[in-house]
Amino acid sequence: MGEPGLVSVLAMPQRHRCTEAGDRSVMPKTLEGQITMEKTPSYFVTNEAPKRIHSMAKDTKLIVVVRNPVTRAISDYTQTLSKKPDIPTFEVLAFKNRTLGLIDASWSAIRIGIYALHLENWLQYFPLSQILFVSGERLIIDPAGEMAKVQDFLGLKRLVTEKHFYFNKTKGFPCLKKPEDGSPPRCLGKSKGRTHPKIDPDVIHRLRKFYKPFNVMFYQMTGQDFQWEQEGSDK
Ligand SMILES: Nc1ncnc2c1ncn2[C@@H]1O[C@H](COP(=O)(O)OS(=O)(=O)O)[C@@H](OP(=O)(O)O)[C@H]1O
Repeated sequence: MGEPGLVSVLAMPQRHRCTEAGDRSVMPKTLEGQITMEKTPSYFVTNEAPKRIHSMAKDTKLIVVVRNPVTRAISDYTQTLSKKPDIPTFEVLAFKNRTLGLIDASWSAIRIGIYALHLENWLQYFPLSQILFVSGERLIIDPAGEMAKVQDFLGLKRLVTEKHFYFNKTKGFPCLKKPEDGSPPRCLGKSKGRTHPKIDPDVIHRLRKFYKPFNVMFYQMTGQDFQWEQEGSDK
């Protein structure tokens, strides 16, 4: 299962076969000039993953899509709720002690959003130049712009551009079209872009406070300001 709002991609250099966190044998063969990509969101938060991937191919490029960790936590909860409707409310799960305002950082929906912590593990093995951080928010507002960065990072020609996206009002998100071959446009499936439950504003406020220092640390580590502290960024 994916971790909502967080996507990591391993982009292998040409002719390398890729991995299940570092196991080439399970991946398909790649022809010269091709890049093998594998998307496993949970790698980013798996302690052993950096070491294993590094020992397999230290020139692996890593792509991580990050979004406001408060929205990410709610998105994660929404995904779990869709499979297990009887779980406690988000508000209950988010706290160790609600009266004291003590956030339960061991709850995976919350822990995953402490990006600075996870990134620290990766930086033990990979230089920052080998990691691309894609803004989940910008990916929705300007998918072609974010895809341009991805293609540049991978050393690819910018083949995916503005003309491959359109905003689908029903879906409420950008969707893909392929003007070249006339195939029908395609949106992501029902499990992407679900309506989130309404969360108590006090809980949101508490979570924002909880994440702020970790977010600031993450901006410093990456040299990118994702602007998650701005009003409305977690709406
Ligand atoms: N174009 C487009 N269409 C639909 N959804 C989009 C799109 N771009 C980004 N998003 C956001 O992606 C979120 C779901 O991706 P995930 O991170 O859950 O994917 S994964 O399962 O971890 O691979 C999903 O989160 P939720 O809104 O919470 O469902 C979306 O907000």
